[in-house]
Amino acid sequence: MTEAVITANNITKVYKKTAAVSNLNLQVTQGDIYALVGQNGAGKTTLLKMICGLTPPTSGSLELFSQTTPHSLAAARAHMGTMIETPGFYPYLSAKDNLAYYQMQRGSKNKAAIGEVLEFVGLADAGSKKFRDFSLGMKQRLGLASAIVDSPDVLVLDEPINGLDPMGIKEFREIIRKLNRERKTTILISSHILGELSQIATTYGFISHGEMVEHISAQNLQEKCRSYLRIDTDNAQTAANLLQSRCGCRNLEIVNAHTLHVGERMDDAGMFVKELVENGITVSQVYRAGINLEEYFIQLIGGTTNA
Ligand SMILES: Nc1ncnc2c1ncn2[C@@H]1O[C@H](COP(=O)(O)OP(=O)(O)OP(=O)(O)O)[C@@H](O)[C@H]1O
Repeated sequence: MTEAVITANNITKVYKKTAAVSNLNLQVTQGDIYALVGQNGAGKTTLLKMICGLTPPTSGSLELFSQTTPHSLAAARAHMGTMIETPGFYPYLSAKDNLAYYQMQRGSKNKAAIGEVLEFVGLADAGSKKFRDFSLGMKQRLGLASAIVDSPDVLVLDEPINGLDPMGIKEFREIIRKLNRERKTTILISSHILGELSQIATTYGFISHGEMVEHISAQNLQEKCRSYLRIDTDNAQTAANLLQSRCGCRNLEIVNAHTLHVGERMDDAGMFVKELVENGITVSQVYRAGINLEEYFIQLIGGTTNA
């Protein structure tokens, strides 16, 4: 059975009169790479801060590793690594010394982990370099290194990809995937750019105006966003039979008496039409349909967005 490691029940955060997060429910299960996606100002950071204990909820409750009391939640957070907003490092200290200082603050003594983690995030050669001389991408990697140096069971990352170039984004994704695969780390990661997380997420939570609009598995989302060929004919059933027997199509859906969807080999549309027409089927129109992930999200939140 999959175990919930983070659960938020009707959690709300009101800043003065602004509700940054409203009655939001969230569940992250063990082994997930959970992508929290929402436009700027949607409430992602506020939600993650509440989960990490950086700001208290106005109402609602949290459960971390099945713990719910303030004391046990604090203990549970010792098993979490976090990277929220710009990680604070000392500019005149080297990467290694910054990590050692970070470990000291947490009461962790595993010095050997520093070298390992720098290697893991691709900073093996930069351990002695001062933080002030780091590029943005290196800073983000060091932020990730500090979050994982004590081998957390859960990692919470707020917009870690912000400001990285395409190569940096790709490498960051690889590190996340590797952590999840090799260390079995559960990951909760936010972004306002859906496409950045679409290659790694196992589950999505779409958040808008502080509310959870949809919680959906990557598989179901892929299913909803798949593209297909729509064929309008005088007889969808016969057309489906023909495409199956003569063209070997398997992924066919008869939508109604006149409409057929073909969910495969879209580049063979011309050949499909030829086959149908030669066998006496009238084809009134054929076109590629379906929406991509970005369009899906925009439709979901009902507006324009950069997510
Ligand atoms: N400390 C604060 N005091 C007052 N309002 C705040 C505070 N922090 C956040 N807000 C407001 O709460 C709302 C949600 O902000 P939040 O930073 O959680 O969104 P976000 O989804 O992380 O946005 P972004 O992608 O731009 O970082 C915004 O309207 C923001 O102005």
